[in-house]
Amino acid sequence: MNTASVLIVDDEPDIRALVEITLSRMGLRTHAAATLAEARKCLAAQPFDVCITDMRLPDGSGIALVAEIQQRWPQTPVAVITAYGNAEAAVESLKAGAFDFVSKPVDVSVLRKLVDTALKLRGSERRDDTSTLLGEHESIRQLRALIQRLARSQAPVHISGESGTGKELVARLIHSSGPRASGPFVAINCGAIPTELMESEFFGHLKGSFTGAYRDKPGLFQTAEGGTLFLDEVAELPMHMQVKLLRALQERRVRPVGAETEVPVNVRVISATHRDLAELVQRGQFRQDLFYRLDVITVRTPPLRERPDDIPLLARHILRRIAREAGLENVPELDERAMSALQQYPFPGNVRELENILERAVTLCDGTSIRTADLQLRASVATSAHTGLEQQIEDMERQAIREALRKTRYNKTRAAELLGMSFRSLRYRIKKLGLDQE
Ligand SMILES: Nc1ncnc2c1ncn2[C@@H]1O[C@H](COP(=O)(O)OP(=O)(O)OP(=O)(O)O)[C@@H](O)[C@H]1O
Repeated sequence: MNTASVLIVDDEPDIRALVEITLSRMGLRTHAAATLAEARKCLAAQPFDVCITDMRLPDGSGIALVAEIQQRWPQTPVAVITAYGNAEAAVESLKAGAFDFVSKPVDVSVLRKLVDTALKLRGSERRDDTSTLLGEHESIRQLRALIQRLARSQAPVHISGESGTGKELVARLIHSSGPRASGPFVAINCGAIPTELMESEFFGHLKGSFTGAYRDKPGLFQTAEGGTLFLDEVAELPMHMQVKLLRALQERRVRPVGAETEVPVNVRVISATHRDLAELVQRGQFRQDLFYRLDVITVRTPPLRERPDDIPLLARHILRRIAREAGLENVPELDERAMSALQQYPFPGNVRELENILERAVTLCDGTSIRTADLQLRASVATSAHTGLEQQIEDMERQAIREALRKTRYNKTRAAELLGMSFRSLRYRIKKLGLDQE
């Protein structure tokens, strides 16, 4: 590989010198520019493998340079140097398409790792794994393209979508299509760790730091070093962990339980939840500052019922996999009616539910053809005329009524007043929505 070249754009001679020296010691060729105008001249004269620019330049903003390079030299990743503690600038630059950022005072080891990662993008034959995200619906096509773009950046990504819509799959694809692919992908369900063990799970602990800590143990951050940490169900993090996570993201350092010093970590964080994080922030259940850090770029995974035309394709793919795994000679096929029943089913559990339904159907069917009865679709859902929207309205209604009942300590007359409806109408709805069974 020929020597990589880096363009450094900064008007402060001290910082320019520090970055130049650090990168030359890594064996890279460096070029420096003090203004946007000079940077443009350099870029026009020769290609660069990486560009590192200060945010504030005498003749304009580093963000403008990010946008320009994105457009004209999309192969060149740009990192931005931001003022100490200026989270907004960092987030803004990532949204504009910066590959990553480093804050002042520039930490040399952070800078080295950043450049290392950026160089891995260079000419490497990245695997295009995104074909495993199946579907031809416009929303899925766009998602595949977005994954490719996000794979090139280090920006935190938040994936929101109903359960079973492929959030973890998307996170894995962002990881495996980017420069961290050779590093670990560590997935963790934040709702599944007992609160009292959380800090040690995330950041590790030293032997003897609490009862039961018999030996040093690395945390998830350390395990994910050089790779990606996927925080699933991030809304479930208790407040005290939200504070600690925010700190780790800001400082890019973690302190194991019982340790005196912090250790630097180089991890990309991708988070996900099926809940509305912005709404939780409004309700005071999720920290705004952490939300802001995690949700730099939002990705939405669409529910299956929004794209029923993709169901045949997915079903055939899943059936082939099930048959292969079970060592079946024949791949069972869905008959026409069964396929159309599937396309009308609302799939509250999305693709995971489709997988489960087909697993069961393969077992129940005659070996060649799957009929509607083999699908055992939940009758109430399958035969009712509920569309996705109606279902959602019902859910909202149910939630509002529950809340009103709780507030009024189950006094239905007062709950009805609160909801602005008659007592009879409330009683009817409680029955219809099955709330009297709870
Ligand atoms: N578009 C898709 N193409 C192929 N397989 C998919 C697709 N979407 C989801 N799947 C499959 O569906 C299953 C569920 O996906 P995944 O675990 O990524 O969902 P999730 O949104 O993270 O779910 P949860 O919120 O319950 O954790 C996986 O086996 C995944 O491979």
